[in-house]
Amino acid sequence: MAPTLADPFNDSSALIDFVINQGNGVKGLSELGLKALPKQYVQPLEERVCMTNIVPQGSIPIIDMSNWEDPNLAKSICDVASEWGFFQIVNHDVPVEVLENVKYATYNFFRLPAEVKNKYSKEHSSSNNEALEWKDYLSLFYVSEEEASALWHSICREQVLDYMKKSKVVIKQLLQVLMKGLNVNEIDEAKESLLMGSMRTNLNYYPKCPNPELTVGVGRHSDVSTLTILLQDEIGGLFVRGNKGDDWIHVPPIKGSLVINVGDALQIMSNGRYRSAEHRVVANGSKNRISVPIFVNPRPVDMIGPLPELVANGEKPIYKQVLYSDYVKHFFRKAHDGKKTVEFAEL
Ligand SMILES: O=C(O)CCC(=O)C(=O)O
Ligand SMILES: [Fe+2]
Repeated sequence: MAPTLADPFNDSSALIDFVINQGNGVKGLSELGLKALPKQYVQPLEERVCMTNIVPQGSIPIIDMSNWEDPNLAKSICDVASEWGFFQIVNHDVPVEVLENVKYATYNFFRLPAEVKNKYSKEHSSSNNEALEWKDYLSLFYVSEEEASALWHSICREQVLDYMKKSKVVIKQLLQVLMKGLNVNEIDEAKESLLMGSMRTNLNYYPKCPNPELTVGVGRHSDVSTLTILLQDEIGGLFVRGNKGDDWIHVPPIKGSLVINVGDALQIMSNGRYRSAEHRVVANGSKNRISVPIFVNPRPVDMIGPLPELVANGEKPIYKQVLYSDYVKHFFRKAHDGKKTVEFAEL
């Protein structure tokens, strides 16, 4: 039962109980039709998205993958990964139906009754002591098909597995090109495992919000991944910090495209040659939005640091070797705070 007082969530324990313990999520809050955003979601002024910092005509690069072996294409991918760390790809080999299916599966999962969703999603949006994010998500860590069959809900299992499987082809193409750009010409089994030894897919649901200007869907952060592949729907709202500092650039939805971003692990392994870009998602006052990122990661037990090939070439390492699971723990220890996490690995 939803609380019915005038300010039903003045008491934070009532809010936590409704959103988390009962499994209603932020979507449940949104569907109560509240006139005002519960105070727990009001972000400090400096974390709200200020429209004056948005570059109206700005756009992140779009890369056509039809001819991915073309050396010019390889060069653009490496340049964009160094300058921006963020781009969209079109004409990749992931079929549009696979993308559509995983989007429907995401809507379907979040439409399930609260008590069912609660059994499958144990993680909740991060808080920075002061404010929660206006988002629900389901995180699916891939171990094996068997484990997915046992642990993932059947409403989205096949669709997510298919999306991951088909995306792996393009992930390998991109990593191959990016490694070549560092003069790492051979990706043996050990290197492949270091670059993409574990994968996690999140189903993100951003419900429509009574006061979108006061909160965020996701606060400023860079991903801890090697690469992130992200599918977004047609609503929009993802912003990337431009390569020159304080401006934010919208990532417009393009049907059939995938958004690619460099994560901190690749920034560290490339000794800073590729950069992970800060990004965030605004809340929306009139529409629900979904996105489905695949985080391509090292394995938790891997040590990450500048690749030995770079150091052997005489490059001075700017990062130390860190255990990947420690890096991830460090990221989750605090709320989203832009690109600060990477300092953990600096020498
Ligand atoms: O929803 C989006 O567009 C981005 C989500 C994101 O940045 C993340 O889940 O790490
Ligand atoms: Fe992200």
